[in-house]
Amino acid sequence: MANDFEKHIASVKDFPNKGIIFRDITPVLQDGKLFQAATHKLAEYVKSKNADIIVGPEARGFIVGCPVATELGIGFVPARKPHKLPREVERASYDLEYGSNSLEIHKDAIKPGQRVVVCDDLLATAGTLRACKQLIENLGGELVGSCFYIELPDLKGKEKLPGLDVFSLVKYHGA
Ligand SMILES: O=P(O)(O)OC[C@H]1O[C@H](OP(=O)(O)OP(=O)(O)O)[C@H](O)[C@@H]1O
Ligand SMILES: Nc1ncnc2[nH]cnc12
Repeated sequence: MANDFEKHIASVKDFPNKGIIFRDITPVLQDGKLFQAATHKLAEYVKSKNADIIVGPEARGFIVGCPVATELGIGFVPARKPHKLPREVERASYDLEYGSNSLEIHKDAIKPGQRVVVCDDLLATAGTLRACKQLIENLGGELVGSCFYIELPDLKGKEKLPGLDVFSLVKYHGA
């Protein structure tokens, strides 16, 4: 599956900025069987972590995380870009491979003691993942793992979250 999966990732040079190779997952999503297989692999991982709930960062984390949550029958919490959520929020700011931003989640979205896994399409510098961890922990949740379609190990994201388990379907070096 990893081979077929890799064939369906489009690598786009100099997007959105010069020097970045953008790993585009949309061809995977267009292939129903492959999207289902990728969802299933991530769901197996989330299940192995005995997670109560999934957090997915806007926007691609919604696409990746929601079907995993429905496959397992567990909840999904959107971590949204600022000023999108209507009720009281917790906010964290972060940098990523090509910019900076903030994420917010509703203050009542995670209950103290809940086991949480973050699902997203790609791990690069881990700015997004660190912001999610901060939000989850500020609300009393426990980040018990994280899973991605793609990991860019050269950007050393994992090193910024020592002790956190990271699962990915494919790794790209030289990004
Ligand atoms: O590990 P990092 O360096 O934080 O980068 C990874 C993040 O960057 C992308 O999201 P982006 O913020 O571009 O938002 P999008 O999903 O709305 O395109 C991607 O979907 C991850 O969430
Ligand atoms: N190289 C990359 N491709 C796609 N999404 C990204 N998010 C951060 N870096 C990325």
